[in-house]
Amino acid sequence: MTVRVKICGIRDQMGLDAACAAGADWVGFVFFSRSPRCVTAQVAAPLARAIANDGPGRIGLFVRPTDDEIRAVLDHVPLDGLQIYDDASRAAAIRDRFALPVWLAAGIGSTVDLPAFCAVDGLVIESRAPKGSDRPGGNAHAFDWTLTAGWTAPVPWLLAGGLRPDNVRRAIECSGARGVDVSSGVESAPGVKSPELIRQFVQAARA
Ligand SMILES: O=C(O)c1ccccc1NCC(=O)[C@H](O)[C@H](O)COP(=O)(O)O
Repeated sequence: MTVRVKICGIRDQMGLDAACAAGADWVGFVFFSRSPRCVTAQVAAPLARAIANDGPGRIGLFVRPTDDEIRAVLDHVPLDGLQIYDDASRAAAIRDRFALPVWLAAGIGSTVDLPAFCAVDGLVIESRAPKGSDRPGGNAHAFDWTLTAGWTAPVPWLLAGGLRPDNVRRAIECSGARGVDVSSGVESAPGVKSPELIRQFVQAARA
């Protein structure tokens, strides 16, 4: 079974080219102003348009967005899906409103946090933001990967948080994940993607 991979926080052509060359299934664009990976619609639009039809899917990340904020991005940036940091009912409403696949990001502290039901298309299961962080994701912070091992997921899901080329294989084996999502672990500095780390990460995830 091929593990599916999302490379998140793409900000420039070099990172995008590396993700495409490595065979990533999705790339993520972060529309959250407090992120070191934040892109404007003007920056993301040419990158998203440059992706070939058989290239990675284009996912837009939003944190507690208003409809107007999402619409303002979609007016310029072609996206194939939305990753939403908000409560489950709001994520479902966004799915209905924009008729795009929606993945809900869920921060996990224990097995009781694992959703048994949801009205979205996918879940991104990651650690809760560490104390002091001003963003709910992209913190290079891992959780106990064994928490998901016995979970019957209601929809497809990705494992995220603190993954790197040197731990992603173990994370997949411990968690039972069939898809992984990474940002910090393939960067040489916050917000700066490393083509070599992207290559190593995808190779390790699928080894
Ligand atoms: O990347 C960010 O800065 C960010 C900010 C706000 C919400 C989400 C964000 N990133 C999400 C991701 O990149 C991934 O879904 C995931 O959290 C993995 O992050 P990392 O631990 O950095 O690999």
